[in-house]
Amino acid sequence: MAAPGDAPCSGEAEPSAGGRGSSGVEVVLLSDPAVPAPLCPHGPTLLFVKVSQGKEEARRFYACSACRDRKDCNFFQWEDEKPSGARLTARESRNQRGRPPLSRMQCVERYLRFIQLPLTQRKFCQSCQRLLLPDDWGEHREHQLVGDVSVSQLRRPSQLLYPLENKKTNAQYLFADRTCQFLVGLVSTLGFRRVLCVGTPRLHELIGLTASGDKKSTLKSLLLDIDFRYSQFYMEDSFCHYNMFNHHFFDGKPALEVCRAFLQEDKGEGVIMVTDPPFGGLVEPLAVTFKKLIGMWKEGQSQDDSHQEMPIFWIFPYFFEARICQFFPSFCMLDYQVDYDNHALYKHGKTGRKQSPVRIFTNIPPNKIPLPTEEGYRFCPLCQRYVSLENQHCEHCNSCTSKDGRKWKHCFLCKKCVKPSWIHCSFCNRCAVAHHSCDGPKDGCFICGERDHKRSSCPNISTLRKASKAVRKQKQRKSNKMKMETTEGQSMNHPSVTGRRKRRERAHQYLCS
Ligand SMILES: C[S@@+](CC[C@H](N)C(=O)[O-])C[C@H]1O[C@@H](n2cnc3c(N)ncnc32)[C@H](O)[C@@H]1O
Ligand SMILES: [Zn+2]
Ligand SMILES: [Zn+2]
Ligand SMILES: [Zn+2]
Ligand SMILES: [Zn+2]
Ligand SMILES: [Zn+2]
Ligand SMILES: [Zn+2]
Repeated sequence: MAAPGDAPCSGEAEPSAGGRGSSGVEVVLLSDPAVPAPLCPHGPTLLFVKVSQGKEEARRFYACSACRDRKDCNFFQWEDEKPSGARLTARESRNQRGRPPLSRMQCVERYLRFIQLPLTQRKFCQSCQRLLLPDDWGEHREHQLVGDVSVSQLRRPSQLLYPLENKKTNAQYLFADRTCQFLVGLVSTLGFRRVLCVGTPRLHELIGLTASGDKKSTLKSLLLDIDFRYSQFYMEDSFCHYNMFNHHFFDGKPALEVCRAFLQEDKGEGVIMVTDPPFGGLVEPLAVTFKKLIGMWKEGQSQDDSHQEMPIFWIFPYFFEARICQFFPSFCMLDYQVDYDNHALYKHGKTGRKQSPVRIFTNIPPNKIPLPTEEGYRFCPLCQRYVSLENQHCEHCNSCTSKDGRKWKHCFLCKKCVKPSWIHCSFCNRCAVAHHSCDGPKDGCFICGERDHKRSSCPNISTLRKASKAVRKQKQRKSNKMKMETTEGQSMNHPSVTGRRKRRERAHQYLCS
């Protein structure tokens, strides 16, 4: 999304945007359905409004739904603007150019030819992130190639492709094995037979691997993802190029029908949707999209089942609990900590923060979801759900209250449990971190989101510095190793922003989102 503020760099670009509500830009959900939104290469744009000090500015604007960095997509149009014919033509040709180089059918044909090749002729170009057919070799002679691509490598594309870590658009953080195995085990134990994987390529591939290894397993999955590179590895019925911020199928009706058929098979019985959106994404458009997918599933239901809800796992950081439950009141948050392989903080191990803030939100009753006791989770009979070992049942709140996995303490003045490091401040009349400024910023600290201190006194700053350093090092190593190209033209960095803003974005990425 681009928004008021940044300098324009080309055709559509004008004002600039930040991310979520904190930047003062909000998405307008109730836009007039009779007025179709203009299109960018990522499908229909969204209508945004700038909010300053709680007040909406009168002039609203359209910007890209998927890209929060204008370098990735700089579409901009005021709501009341009538673009000239020349501008519309330029836009149309930009949208055409933004399309993937190959159609979905071409990808399938290439894949079928590729798997027929003898092992010695199966090459993958790391520089272009493409599977090569013999006719392509000449063009890629100087590139970094992987040879002898085996069937098992083809079945694990997330290991062959490198993750698009562009924070603002893809934020492609891949599940650690522990988490991925847990999710596959869980959906099978719960008796599901089909998994709609929305932005979960690694889960999709693990389901495929499990299904092929175990003939009895009937678990199927369909991946919807904006990362077009995945279309090289899957047939039409198991991958759709999709934008989850506007429910846009890049390959039009045939792809939409693939999704519909998947959801409505067996009258919709046995389906679960598992989604892990980029953390910087806006909750509102995601909720709208998920409601559309739920609607599609519901159309396939018989009348007697009309009260049923489509089971969902929405994977997102715990501090979005209130926001998610606002849109989906039947959802609850599980204590399970989701881990990633390529995230400096959200993974187990030396460089990772042990306590990942990412959780699973679901409409499946939590007493039906066993969490692994060998990893320290235990069942609380009073709450009727599995909780982290440290999350103790508070007799005053009558609940296991910790959100972040640490032991929380009860404050009798606030009448609720609070983080262990907080103290009750008589001036603010509530619990807060020890060294907060009582007249702290209204909008809170942009590093951790708490309202009781500023950035400079944020207790998370040292974690942030460590993480940023780890990420910088990791990036440097990577960029020395290979120059990355992306299929959507997404960039890895954004030189248009100032150093200060960059730091702020990085901070936000690692601790708030
Ligand atoms: C946080 S990662 C989740 C990956 C997941 N943990 C896994 O290992 O399977 C976000 C995923 O959403 C995809 N994604 C990002 N923006 C998207 C969009 N606008 N529409 C659909 N998918 C998107 C990324 O390509 C990536 O696969
Ligand atoms: Zn766009
Ligand atoms: Zn190449
Ligand atoms: Zn409890
Ligand atoms: Zn309590
Ligand atoms: Zn208190
Ligand atoms: Zn205070």
